[in-house]
Amino acid sequence: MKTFETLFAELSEKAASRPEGSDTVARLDAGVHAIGKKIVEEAAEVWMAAEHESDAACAEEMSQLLYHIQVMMLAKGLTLEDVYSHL
Ligand SMILES: N=c1c2ncn([C@@H]3O[C@H](COP(=O)(O)OP(=O)(O)OP(=O)(O)O)[C@@H](O)[C@H]3O)c2ncn1[C@@H]1O[C@H](COP(=O)(O)O)[C@@H](O)[C@H]1O
Repeated sequence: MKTFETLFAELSEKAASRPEGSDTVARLDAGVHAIGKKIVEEAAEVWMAAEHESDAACAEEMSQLLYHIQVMMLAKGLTLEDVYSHL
């Protein structure tokens, strides 16, 4: 199963190698403003799913929020350690 760390490693590699058709590369190219809007959208979807949908749907929305957080980390040049140091 993929973890936060293995997904970040995968996305870091995509950001470096920029493969054709990568959603992550397109989101990075769109920039911090677009990524930020996506984070807000996904956070709202987590909230709505928590109140009105199944636990599985809520978990899926949470996974998408984590993905977009990682895209923002890459856009900002932040590492896992930069974030973990605040936990
Ligand atoms: N885990 C994810 C992931 N979670 C969410 N998303 C993106 O976020 C979207 C979910 O947002 P929505 O439900 O709002 O869907 P949408 O309205 O169609 O979103 P938009 O594309 O319009 O922004 C998905 O359609 C994906 O584009 C993800 N995109 C990629 N990954 C993983 O990232 C890795 C690299 O992916 P690529 O860069 O595409 O190769 C792979 O392991 C993927 O599984």
